[in-house]
Amino acid sequence: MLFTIISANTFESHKEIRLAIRLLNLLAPATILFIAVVLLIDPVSQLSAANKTSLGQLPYALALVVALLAYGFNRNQILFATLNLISAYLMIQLGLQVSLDQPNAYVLFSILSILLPINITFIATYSERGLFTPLGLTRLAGVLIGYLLLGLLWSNGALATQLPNLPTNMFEMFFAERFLSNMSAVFYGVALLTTLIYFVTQRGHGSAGVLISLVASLFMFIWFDLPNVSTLLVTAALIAMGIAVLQSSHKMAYLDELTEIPARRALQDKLATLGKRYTLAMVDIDHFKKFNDTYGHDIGDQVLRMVAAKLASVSGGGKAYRYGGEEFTLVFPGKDEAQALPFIEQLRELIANYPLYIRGDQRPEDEKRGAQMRKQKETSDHTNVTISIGVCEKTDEYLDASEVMKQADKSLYEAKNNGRNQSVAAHYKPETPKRRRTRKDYV
Ligand SMILES: Nc1nc2c(ncn2[C@@H]2O[C@H](COP(=O)(O)OP(=O)(O)OP(=O)(O)O)[C@@H](O)[C@H]2O)c(=O)[nH]1
Repeated sequence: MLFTIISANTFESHKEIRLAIRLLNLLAPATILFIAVVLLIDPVSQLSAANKTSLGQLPYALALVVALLAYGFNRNQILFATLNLISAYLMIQLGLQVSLDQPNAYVLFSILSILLPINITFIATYSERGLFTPLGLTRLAGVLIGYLLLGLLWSNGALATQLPNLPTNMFEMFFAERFLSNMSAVFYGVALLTTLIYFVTQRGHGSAGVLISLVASLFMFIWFDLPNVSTLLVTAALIAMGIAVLQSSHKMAYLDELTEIPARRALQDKLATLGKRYTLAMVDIDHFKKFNDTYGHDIGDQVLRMVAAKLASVSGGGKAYRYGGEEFTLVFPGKDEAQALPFIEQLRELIANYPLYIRGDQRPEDEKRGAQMRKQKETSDHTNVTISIGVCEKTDEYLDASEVMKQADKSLYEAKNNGRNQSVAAHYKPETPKRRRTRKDYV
């Protein structure tokens, strides 16, 4: 039977807020860089001709770095977006540093402002695949081929002859006095919609990088008459895309994929920075195997996410990490066991009192019955998960954090043997009541 968690105050609460924060976080570096571009347009226009020429070379160097980074970390969406942007930049530097009144330049500008968003629309839909695969190489060729053809026609002066054949909506400007033709505006509209949909659904650094390259190129065309605007915007976009590659690789290494809390590698780094006084708590979900066996691995995963989310809300200066499997570690820098225990107990109670309403796969046949069932869930059977915790503070007995952790593990074993759903500290043992200890025993 297939089971689903239908918990009332689900741990998915505030989902929209968390999604919005995540999306804003992904775009934060680019936003700051784009603001910097707006502020820099005027000062940069005052630079000497020699400095402007040097500045104009910066995007090529940056593109090389970002492309190598993206390739190294297997972020091919960002690699393609970088190649797309830098190819367009190259064409602008080669062919569009003259008046757009010249037919060859005007046709180049018109086609470029369409080719760029078309490429981005395709790149936005790409899933990560190896570059040196038939698909990867086809995509790479797809990004570059338009620029190669355009460059060839432009260098032969063949574009000028096409001017009478251009449709009128490539001449009419979408905004009065702005350099975005009606046709280009349509392609940018489609590209913006596509990249936004993928950005919101994927929420990854790859889709953020693609969106950033699109927005930079859009403003590059809109403000085409401003001096150095292409150099500044392409530079800003490439820096933001480079940051996106680094952030995504950092996330891959340090965040646990399932629970999205810091993973063991992050814990190792944290342990190396701890001072003389700290407390570690090893947390283990009780009877998790039984839970998995009864409800299936997917529900087990959801429970892991719920427990991780609760542990991540730890107060008292603590921080939660996924140690591995159904084990977590809490780190309390600067605190001894007695100081950390109230916060640990608070989490234990929070998780133990959290009702999990789980239903089988007999879906209601009609809406009315479904609503009835949802109402009933308040009174229907629910289950809870509990955790056991072993706690140990750093004292002179232990040489390093790994020894403290070993001791916390022993205390965890004791907590399991004592009946689970409790915390046991290695040193701090207040007068033992006959009943199970609660948070109040520690405050
Ligand atoms: N769903 C899911 N299960 C996992 C994951 N990692 C480990 N597990 C399961 O966690 C269970 C751990 O079980 P045990 O170590 O035997 O312990 P337990 O059943 O929790 O029992 P006690 O610790 O003695 O209370 C195993 O069934 C693993 O398959 C995971 O990422 N997802």
